[in-house]
Amino acid sequence: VTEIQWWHAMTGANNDVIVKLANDFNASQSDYKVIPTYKGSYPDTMNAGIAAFRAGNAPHIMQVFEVGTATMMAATGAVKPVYKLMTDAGEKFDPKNYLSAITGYYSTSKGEMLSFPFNSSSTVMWVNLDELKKVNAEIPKTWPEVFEVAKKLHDNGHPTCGFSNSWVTWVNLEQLSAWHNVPLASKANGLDGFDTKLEFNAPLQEKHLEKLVELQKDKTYDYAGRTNQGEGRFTSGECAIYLTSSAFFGNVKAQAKFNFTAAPMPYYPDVKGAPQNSIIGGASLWVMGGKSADEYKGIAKFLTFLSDTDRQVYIHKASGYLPITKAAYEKAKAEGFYKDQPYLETPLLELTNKEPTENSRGLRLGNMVQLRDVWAEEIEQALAGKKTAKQALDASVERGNTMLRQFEKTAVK
Ligand SMILES: O=P(O)(O)OC[C@H](O)CO
Repeated sequence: VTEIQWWHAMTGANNDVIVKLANDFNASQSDYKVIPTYKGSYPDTMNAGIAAFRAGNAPHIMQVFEVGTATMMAATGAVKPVYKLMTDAGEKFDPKNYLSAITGYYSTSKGEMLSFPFNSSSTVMWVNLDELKKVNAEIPKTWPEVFEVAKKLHDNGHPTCGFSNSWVTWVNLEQLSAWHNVPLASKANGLDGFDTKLEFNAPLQEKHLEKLVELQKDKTYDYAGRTNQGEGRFTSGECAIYLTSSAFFGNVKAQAKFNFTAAPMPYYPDVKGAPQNSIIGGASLWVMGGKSADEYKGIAKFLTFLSDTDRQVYIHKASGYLPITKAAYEKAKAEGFYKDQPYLETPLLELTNKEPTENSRGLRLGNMVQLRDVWAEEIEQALAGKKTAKQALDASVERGNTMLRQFEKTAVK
């Protein structure tokens, strides 16, 4: 048996999905064995993979979050592009079968798919319906409505958290910008070239951060960390409004002892044309370079196995990640799945709400993992009252641009 090492960052219900997929694949044939290994958070998994590659013992498949894409794309030689892997292995593969909002993110401008879009998500607003009912509130649609409902929640049984979010920069900078059709960075947020400059120290983002800073003072808003470590605060009932990935679904379903839904991200009604469309999150699978033809054959078979329509529908229903193929989305619709659980369609409706613009196709910034840390550090300073929102965003942009120029020098040939 040829072993295929698969490093990933999934926990809880989503880890169960990974284990089941590997077991089912292993049971379906006897030539290959996929071995999944949890390597920590997305940033940790990516760092572990890069270190292993440098030491000459990279895994076969690495799950890399969407913001690691530019770094992986620039690492030619370290990776085996998926479109090439499939052709070399003689596996049937048509990129047109996949949803373009997703594949665009992981393909070259020529449409060559570089990584396999395994688990894509978008940001949604998770709502504890029982708690909203207690304060007589409707599901808020706009940010001013969120602030109002959060104040009520805070004053009526939620003193430590009116609302919160995971992935602080994803929600409050990256998605916020796309959803309001304003740039995070020039050159279509980096999709049109690595010579991009950050531009998010602008009125919308500044107004939003100022509001969070103000509401943090009495915990009407309460910060919950850089990655998804704070999500338990929603399922425990502490925070009744919580913005994070649609892929929080599996854990919500398993743990929440209350009625819930996932509503679209709120928007500022004074921004003309808002809401625009959201961008994807989640991760894709990168196949590492330097493996044998037999190993590549097994990996290609595994990617075909993952693309199967019923399997895609299963992943979607179990995790809240998007169905990545058109056929799987159609099948979920035809089964009437969204009639019972309309909130699982929310991220798809957000992604396709309007035709994407330069500001809302996605983003591709080098050193993005490090950029996110810098931006989060600055936002944390603002929330702690050590800087104004404007100072924090100006510093995020300035420090970030320096890092982008470093990336351009070292990683782009
Ligand atoms: O929780 P996920 O997997 O949907 O990922 C959320 C963010 O996109 C991570 O960058």
